[in-house]
Amino acid sequence: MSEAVTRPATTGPGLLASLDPLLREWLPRQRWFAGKGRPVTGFSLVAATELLPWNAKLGLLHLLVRAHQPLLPAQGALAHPGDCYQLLIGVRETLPPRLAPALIGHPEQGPLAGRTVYEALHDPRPADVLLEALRTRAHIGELRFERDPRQELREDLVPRLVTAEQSNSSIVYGDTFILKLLRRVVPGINPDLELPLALAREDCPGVPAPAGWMLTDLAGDTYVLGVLQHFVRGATDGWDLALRGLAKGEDFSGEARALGRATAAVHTALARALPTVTLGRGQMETLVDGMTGRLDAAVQAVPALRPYVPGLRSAFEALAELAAEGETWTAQRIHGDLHLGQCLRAPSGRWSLIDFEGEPSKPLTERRLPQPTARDVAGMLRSFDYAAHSLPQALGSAGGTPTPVTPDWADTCRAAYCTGYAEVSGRDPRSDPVLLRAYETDKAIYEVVYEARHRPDWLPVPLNAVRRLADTAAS
Ligand SMILES: Nc1ncnc2c1ncn2[C@@H]1O[C@H](COP(=O)(O)OP(=O)(O)O)[C@@H](O)[C@H]1O
Ligand SMILES: O=P(O)(O)O[C@H]1O[C@H](CO)[C@@H](O[C@H]2O[C@H](CO)[C@@H](O)[C@H](O)[C@H]2O)[C@H](O)[C@H]1O
Repeated sequence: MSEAVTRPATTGPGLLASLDPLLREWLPRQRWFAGKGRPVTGFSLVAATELLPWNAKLGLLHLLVRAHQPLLPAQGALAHPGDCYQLLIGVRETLPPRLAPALIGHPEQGPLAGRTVYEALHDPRPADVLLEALRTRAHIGELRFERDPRQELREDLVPRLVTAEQSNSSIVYGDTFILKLLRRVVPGINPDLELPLALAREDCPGVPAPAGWMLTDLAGDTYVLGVLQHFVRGATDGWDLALRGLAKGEDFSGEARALGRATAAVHTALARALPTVTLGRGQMETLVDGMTGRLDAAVQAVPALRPYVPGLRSAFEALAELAAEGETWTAQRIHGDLHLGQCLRAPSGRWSLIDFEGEPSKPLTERRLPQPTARDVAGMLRSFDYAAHSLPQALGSAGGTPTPVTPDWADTCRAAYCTGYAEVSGRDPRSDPVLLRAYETDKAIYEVVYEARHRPDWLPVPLNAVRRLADTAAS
């Protein structure tokens, strides 16, 4: 595959050769590396931009690098060029001790030989360079730094790297803005910029507005590389808050209801801002086929699902039957990956929704399709169930069968969430139980696969839900 490659004249073609052996070792260890479990056999340079000259005392390289990984036999013969990652590489003679955790290594060949390269986001000076570029709306090489012209970005905001586990990397500037740098980048408009921008135009207060963004154009495609958003100061995420409340036996239904209201406000604004469509029989057949196909694939990956297949499948069949009888559904842009961890509660009590990227493993075109809002609602309902059944895992004990601390906790929260949602949208999600159950089932199946791959200790949590959902569907 031919790619547009932008290389700074000063570094020349040997740049990647300099980094290759180090990246092979370093990249797969990063939390955000999407290709875990398959060896990296090489790299190709998609773009390179010098943000600070590499041969200065402190150099800063912005790289887009494609990691080549052979497909597993189960992934079939489809050609896959490998994922493209955004890297910010700092270059110094030696690394000060405070930056030791950021070390990538010491190149032995090429233009960087003899120097030290490291993950630049740990270093305040490179982080300042990014904010300054956004502030001045700089165009550097193929990189475009843009800013909402109404938005002042002060120069003196002190940067710090977010150390929480996340799929991308974020820098907080002076507790005022947060810059998310997308790690696995794909061509096209990323909903993590598109939807918050659309919501800001609607004056929707439930989503922090983008203040700036970073783009690049390569081979005729635009790539979103980063989004600078207003930072919600002193916020706690819904997952932490729910677990804290559960551990103390506190009622969470007030917060659940407020979350339902916040979700409905965002959905309503999205429906105003972007097109909605009606899903008839044909579209619903495609949607149900997708759900059934994911179930089939999940059973292959996690055979423990097999006994529940008939019950799970009947949840999808019930939806197909309604569509065959002529029922239609409205679809619109939604969050696409909503759970308690994507909700931030400010000290004022106001909830915000973040991370509109959708499920990163899905193609961008699919993530940008209008979908029934029930999908987001189902994600939240699953999340209340997760919280109620996850205390042993979340508190780090040794697995086993989770026991709900308060058996009614999840039911009460789920009901309160739907009540809050109905108060703002005028539509109670429970009034369409077939659609909701199909989406909850689809999500629980996804979670089984996710946990089997990433957190085997947590697998009993979605498996218990699968058992309950299969029973409900069958009864
Ligand atoms: N606007 C914001 N205000 C305050 N904290 C935020 C904001 N956006 C993100 N965060 C924090 O950063 C973390 C990672 O953000 P998220 O968008 O979920 O990134 P990722 O896609 O990498 O998982 C969140 O869990 C939250 O703690
Ligand atoms: O963080 P991401 O948006 O990438 O989502 C993935 O990881 C989530 C776990 O961090 C996972 O969510 C599942 O566990 C949550 C508790 O840790 C729970 O609140 C969610 O309801 C449950 O789905 C998510 O599925 C996965 O895509």
